[in-house]
Formats: sequence, C-alpha cells, structure tokens
Amino acid sequence: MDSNLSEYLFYFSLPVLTIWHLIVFGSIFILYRLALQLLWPYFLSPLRGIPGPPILHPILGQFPTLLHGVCGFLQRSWANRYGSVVRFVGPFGVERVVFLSPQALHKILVSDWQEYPKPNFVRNILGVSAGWGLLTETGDVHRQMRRALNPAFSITSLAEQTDMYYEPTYGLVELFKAGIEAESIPSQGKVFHTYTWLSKATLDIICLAAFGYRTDSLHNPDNELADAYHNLVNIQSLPNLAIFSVFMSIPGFVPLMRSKWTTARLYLLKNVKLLAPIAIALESVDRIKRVSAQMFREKMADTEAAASDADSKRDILSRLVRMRMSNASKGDQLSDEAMMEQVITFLGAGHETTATGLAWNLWLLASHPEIQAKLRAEVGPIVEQNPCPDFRTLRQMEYLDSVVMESLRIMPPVPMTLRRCVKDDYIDNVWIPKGTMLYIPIRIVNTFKEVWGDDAEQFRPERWAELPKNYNPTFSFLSFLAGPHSCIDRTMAVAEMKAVLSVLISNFEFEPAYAGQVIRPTAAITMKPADNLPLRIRLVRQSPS
Ligand code: HEM
Repeated sequence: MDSNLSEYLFYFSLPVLTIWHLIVFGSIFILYRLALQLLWPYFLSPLRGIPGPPILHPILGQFPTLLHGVCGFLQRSWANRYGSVVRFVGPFGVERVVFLSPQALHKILVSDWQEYPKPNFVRNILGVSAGWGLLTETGDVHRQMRRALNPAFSITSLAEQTDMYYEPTYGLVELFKAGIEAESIPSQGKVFHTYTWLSKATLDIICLAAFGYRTDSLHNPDNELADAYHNLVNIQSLPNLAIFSVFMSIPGFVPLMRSKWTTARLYLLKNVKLLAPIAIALESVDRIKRVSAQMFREKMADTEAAASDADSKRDILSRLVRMRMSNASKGDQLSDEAMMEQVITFLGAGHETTATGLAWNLWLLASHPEIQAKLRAEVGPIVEQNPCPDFRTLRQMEYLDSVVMESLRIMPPVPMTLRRCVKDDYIDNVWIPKGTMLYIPIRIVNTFKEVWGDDAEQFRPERWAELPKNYNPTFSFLSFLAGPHSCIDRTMAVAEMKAVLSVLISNFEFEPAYAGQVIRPTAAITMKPADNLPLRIRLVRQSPS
C-alpha cells in the first residue's frame, strides 16, 4: 500500500471506522456473548447431563429461589432428590456443581486442592472485606504462608490465651444483668438482640487474642475498630453479595478500587446506590488497616515483642513478631505488609464466625430447654468454683463439647464455600471441564441423612457421645472445612465458644423472645440471624423453678 494512502486511512478513516465499528461490533459481540451464555446451560454445556433442578428463569436461573430460601435448605432438597452429584444454574447461565461423596470432597479439598482454588471473584470479595492473606492466597504462596503462621496457632499457644476470653465475656454478663435488673419486673427477664451483643463481645475477644488490643466495643461503640467492623458486618446480605460478585468479576475493578485515587474518593462512591456496599467495605477495611498498622508498628518497635504487657505477649501478633525475630535468618518469613494483612484476616475470619456460632447455639438451647438444663447442670458447678475455666477444664466438660459440636453441625456459621476447577478433570466419574464452579455444601454434608440418620436435622447433642457408624471424621462434619485451606484456628474457635457459653449458661436462662418465634438465617459469607436474634434472658437464680 502506498504510504500516502495509509496515512490518509490512519488520519481520516480510522476515527470514523472506530466509532462505528465500536458501536456495531461491540453491540453484536455483547449480544452474541449474552445469547451464548443464556443458551449455554440449556443446549451446549457439557454439564447439562448431570441431574439437577430445572432452570427456573432464563436469565436468573435458580437465583430468585435461592435468594428467598433458607441457606442450604434448597440445595439439601436437591441432594435428597437428585443424588450425590447435582448441577444447578445461577444468574446468566453460570452453572454450579455440588459433590457430596467423601471421595469427591477429598479430591477437591485435600489431595488435589491446588487444582481447585477459590474462584477469583470470591478471593476478591474476601480480600476487600477481610484482607489479602491466608483466605485469599492459593497454591505455593498459601502453603508457605500457612507454614510460617502455623506455630502461632499451636495448641500450646492457644491454651495460653484462654483467659483472654473472659474479660469480654464477663463484660457481657454485667451488661445483661444490668439490663434485666433495670426492668420493672426483673424476674421476667428482658429481651436482648443477642447476636448484636455477641458480635461486640467476640470482636473484643479476637482483638485481645490477635493483637493484645482492648477494643471494649461492649461499652464503647465509638471505638474506631468496633465502628468499622459494625459497618462491615451490617452490609452483609445476599443481595449485596450478588452486587459484590458481579463487580468483583470485572477485570481491573479490584485494582481500581484499591488504588489511592479511589480510596480518597470513597465518599463519592457511597452515594452511588449500586456501589455503596463496596465503598463501605473498602472504607471500613481502610480504617481497620490504619488501626492495625499502628498496633503493628508498636509491636515491632518493642523488640521484646511487647514484654511490658502480659496480655500482648500471648497474642497472635506478638507470637508472630517473636517467631520472626528468632528465625531472622531462615526462610518462610512474612514481610511487614504480609503480616499486617494476615492479622486483618484473623480479625475478619474470627470475629463474625464465632459470634454467629454462639448466637445459633443460644437459639438451639433456648428452643430446647431440657438440653439447656442438662448443660447448666454440667457447667454451673464448675464455673461457680472457677469463674474462668482454663483450656483443659473446658476440654473436660463433655456435654458442653457435644452441645457446641452439635450446634456447629446443624447451624454452621460458614454454610457453604466455592471452588473452581483449573483444569479438565473427572470427579466421581463425572467429567468436569476447566472453569467449572463447585459449590462445597458444608451445611448439607453436616446434615446428610445417609451419615447422620433420619434425625440428622434435629439438635441432639447426645449423638456426639456415640457417633454413627458411617461417620467420617474429616468429611461428615465440614464446619471448619478440610485440607490445606481448613480453618487455621478451629481449636481457638471451639474453646472460645465453650468459654463464653459455659459462663452465659451458668448465669442466665435463655428462652425464645415470643411464642412461635421463627429464626431467619441470612447467608452472605457467614450465616447470621437476619433479625439479630432477639431472645428473652433471665437471671438463673431468679427464674421460676
Ligand atoms: C466458629 C468459628 C469459625 C468457623 C465456623 C470457621 C470456619 C472456617 C471455614 C469454613 C474456613 C474455610 C473457608 C474456605 O476455604 O472457603 C475457614 C478458614 C479460615 N479461618 Fe476460620 N472459622 C472460625 C473461626 C476462626 C477464627 C477464630 C479464626 C482466627 C484467626 C479463623 C481464621 C481462619 C483463617 C485464617 C482461615 C483461612 C485458612 C486457609 O485458607 O489456610 N477462623 N474458617
């Protein structure tokens, strides 16, 4: 082509062509992609032979029913109907496959875990709301991080922390007592929104345990950290999760949101309805990071790893700082930045999960007074003698253990999680193409009748004293997941729940707030009570016997 002609095309035709081509080809491409995406699950998908519920809506799939249903119940009814491999379709033709067999779960979560990471949009949501650490990393980076962090979560380390749970717990006891005594007829007790209060107490506990930092959000709601977490927890809902999922899937959206430019303009984004929950999450995490960074700097400046304060010596951050100092020349070291992100992750992963677990436990006890009385008979005399039972004593209370495990089984704070297949594979002899989204059905597995029997959905702590013969220690109870991504702090979570519960049950009786009370679990990442779980609380000694 002669150079004049190419110059002519470049300077004159290209802009004209670009505008029209952009509009026309862009529209055709979007329509083509949309049509393909919508037709995909009906006619083209290699997964369409897997049994599962019919697609309810051509654009939204099963999403409307999932949105209005109780988390996990629908999937459980599908599993009962279609068997141990189920396919269902979400919005815009996105398919999800559920595997229930222990062999399939072993492959996805344990033996081939590197081939089944969390989907990127999930990692982005977790990263934006709970820091970029263990929860978001995968593969070798994750393995190295976990190796560096594991020693701070050893049983010995956690056992030494147990007494830190009691200051916030007794703070809660005092608040409940004061509220009840201020009533005109104290013997009738008082209705409290238990989840709200448990969320404050568990935030105070995790801040002490993770940083050695006293938030005291029970008495001081204006505390920077408490306020930021309060905002973060309040935006959790399924519709907001859907908004997060869409935006977090757009390439480049997360780096843009994390940029300094956007951070400085979050106040503007809060006025855009669709983006408001994301802006609130980012702003809250930014505030949490600022407080954490300050605490981290203080710990690092104290070369004795905070030798001055007894509490801070045993917190997770102090342990990590000490480990780093003693291993200064070895590998597996985390940078300052990485260590900070981890601690934010611990707060995010450890605060709401435990609050939710405790709230459901109190509900189950409130609605099963005979079990509550049996538990009180075990824990009451022990707590009376020793108001702050240590790790060993908590472990020795067998019925308490059964009650906590049974509650976590029926009402797991994390009811499901997602994984994505990074290469074509066979699972349970079913061909799963690269990119397939897998729904890990924690709540369904925990209440699977083939393992747990016909009363699988009932709250019966006694079953833990004699486990069913089909029980598989790793894959019949998935509340803390299994494999390299399983909860790093399972031991602390259970010990903390036991500590708080033993003290509360020794001091109070819990009842439904009104006759016929129905619970409303709402699940985004955790499954919390939508109404903050009102319960009537009475002082133990004043209750009619
Ligand atoms: C009852 C309370 C808790 C429950 C039910 C729970 C449950 C879980 C579950 C299901 C996962 C796996 C998530 C996934 O991979 O999709 C997980 C991971 C994790 N949890 Fe917990 N958790 C609880 C308490 C805690 C506490 C107190 C901490 C405090 C440090 C914590 C820290 C973590 C971390 C760091 C991970 C990521 C582990 C990894 O990927 O290597 N959790 N938890």
